[in-house]
Amino acid sequence: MMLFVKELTALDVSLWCPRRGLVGASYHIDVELEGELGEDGMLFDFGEVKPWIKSRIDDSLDHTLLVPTKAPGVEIEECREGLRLRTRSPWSLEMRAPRQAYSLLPWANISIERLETYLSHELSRRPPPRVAQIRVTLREEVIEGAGYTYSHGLRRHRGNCQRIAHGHRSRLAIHHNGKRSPVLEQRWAQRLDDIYLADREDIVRQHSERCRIAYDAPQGHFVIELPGERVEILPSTTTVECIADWIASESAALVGGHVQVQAFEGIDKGAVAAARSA
Ligand SMILES: Nc1nc2c(c(=O)[nH]1)N=C([C@H](O)[C@H](O)COP(=O)(O)OP(=O)(O)OP(=O)(O)O)CN2
Repeated sequence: MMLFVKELTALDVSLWCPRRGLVGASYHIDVELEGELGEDGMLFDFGEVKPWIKSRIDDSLDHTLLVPTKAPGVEIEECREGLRLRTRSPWSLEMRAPRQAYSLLPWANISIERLETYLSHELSRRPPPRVAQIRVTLREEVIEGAGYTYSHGLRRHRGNCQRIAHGHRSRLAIHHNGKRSPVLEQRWAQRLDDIYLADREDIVRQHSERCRIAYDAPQGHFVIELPGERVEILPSTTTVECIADWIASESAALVGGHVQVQAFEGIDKGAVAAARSA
């Protein structure tokens, strides 16, 4: 018997891409389970499937930086904080963070197919009773209008969002004086394409075209250094509420009038903020 659950949860990660650099990504997770029915006529109670799979995904790749350790120019070594990642191509990044902030994957690049195989294997290693095999499918959300891909870390978050390089692929809708503004949306989509969003308070060094961000959080000490052109600095933390507020204020200052921004954080959730300027 095969049981399926579509859009069981979402995977939100950053990944190192040999072509694009640091990329924020979000995927719908669909699952199929194969096995034998029990006396209750069920393979696995839907009410239990969801928390079971979600907790394993949360403890696995979710909210980590996916590092293809065989990609050109990628180096990983132990350090005081846990692990140090250095990259050279397409640009140079250095990150030091507790081990749990990374998923080290022995590949030359990250692909959806490899992630599906990896997660299917991980989940099938210790399956629940009667379940023989679990297959995971990942799907990017279809974004018809504007979207943005960013990485960040929330120093004040008690959960895994404190990790300094996790990310999202998100929709963005902007209204200017009550009308949808594809021009503003495209402008922001370009500005926030594969960007790192930093809280001004977390910048510890900015010189020679490099930007270093560091903080202590409950999981440990986190440091990331990358080219200044890959970073947008916000006057606040980078929760989606603050991102929406920042985009609204900057847009209103630029074009005048009333601007309303609906910013998503990953799939199907986000914040709305508005600003007005003369
Ligand atoms: N009000 C807010 N809450 C949270 C924010 C935020 O910006 N505003 N941000 C985060 C983290 O950045 C995190 O990346 C988001 O985590 P999330 O995907 O919500 O995590 P979950 O696994 O709990 O949720 P699922 O959607 O079920 O995957 C956290 N909170």
